[in-house]
Amino acid sequence: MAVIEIDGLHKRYGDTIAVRDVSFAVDEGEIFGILGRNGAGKTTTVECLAGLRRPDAGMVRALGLDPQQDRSALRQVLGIQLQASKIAERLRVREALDLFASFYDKPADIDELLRLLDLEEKQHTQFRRLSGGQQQRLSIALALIGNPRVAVLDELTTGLDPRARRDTWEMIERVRASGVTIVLVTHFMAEAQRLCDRIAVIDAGSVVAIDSPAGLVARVDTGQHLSFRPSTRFDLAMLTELPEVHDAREDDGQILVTGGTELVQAVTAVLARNHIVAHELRVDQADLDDAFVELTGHRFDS
Ligand SMILES: Nc1ncnc2c1ncn2[C@@H]1O[C@H](COP(=O)(O)OP(=O)(O)OP(=O)(O)O)[C@@H](O)[C@H]1O
Repeated sequence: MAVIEIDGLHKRYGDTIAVRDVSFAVDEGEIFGILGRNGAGKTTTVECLAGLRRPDAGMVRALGLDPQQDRSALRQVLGIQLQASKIAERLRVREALDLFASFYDKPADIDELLRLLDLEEKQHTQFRRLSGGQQQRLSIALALIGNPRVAVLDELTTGLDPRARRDTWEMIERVRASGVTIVLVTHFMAEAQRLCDRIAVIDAGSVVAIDSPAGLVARVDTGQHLSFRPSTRFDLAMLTELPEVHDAREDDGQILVTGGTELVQAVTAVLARNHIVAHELRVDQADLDDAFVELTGHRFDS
């Protein structure tokens, strides 16, 4: 069942078209990624979804509610953690949660939330004394304080070190396991790949593809690429006559082979039969980065 439906959304700021004809639906229980470079229109899209911006055209529904008409009802069921959300520096973790809980009819249990986001030990610490990762986790907790059915998280790991980023990803998986549908705005490939069930790739205000991470990669998958240094020289025909091999060449003592899905097995078998050892063997496959380049026509530069 779709909990979010966006159809033909348009939004411009003066001469800048931030979002053009964006459509997608998010199913209950999924982690849905909105992936794009800086300025692609991701934040504008989720701001329209949360009722913070009025669309110029298009239909937006969250849990059946119109974000413009039913704003206060929507606030009770949709939690949003926005990029710029700033919490008063001296507010302690528990005080912030108490304060935000007072805005909701049926707030979440604060102790449970502290446990879920691993903030129990920090509950009496002021916001300014938290690490970047802890501040980020508090802002996720605040997005969840109203017990929402859907949480929108915008650039949640920007500025975090790799360890804190991985910890935050684990938290998000726990939040989903607790039954919350998550819309995740990100410009990190690894984050989208690791967390999302499906991803809408947005470029210059438009959706260019919607699919699972594996589905996006499969669209550009050109087969496997293999490279190795052979223990002895050999005739490349040994490889090129294999049906699995599309191309094989030598470059400065290194053999580069491309081919279909059974490439590795076929090549290693023929090498073994001929008593050739493959040193520095590497296998490369297309990843989300390649898919992004193919879909948008440019590198992911941010
Ligand atoms: N309040 C505003 N006034 C004018 N232009 C804006 C405003 N907000 C965003 N824009 C422009 O609209 C476009 C889309 O911006 P948006 O913030 O939605 O993109 P984004 O994908 O979320 O990027 P980022 O990750 O950098 O926030 C950009 O060209 C941006 O400069």
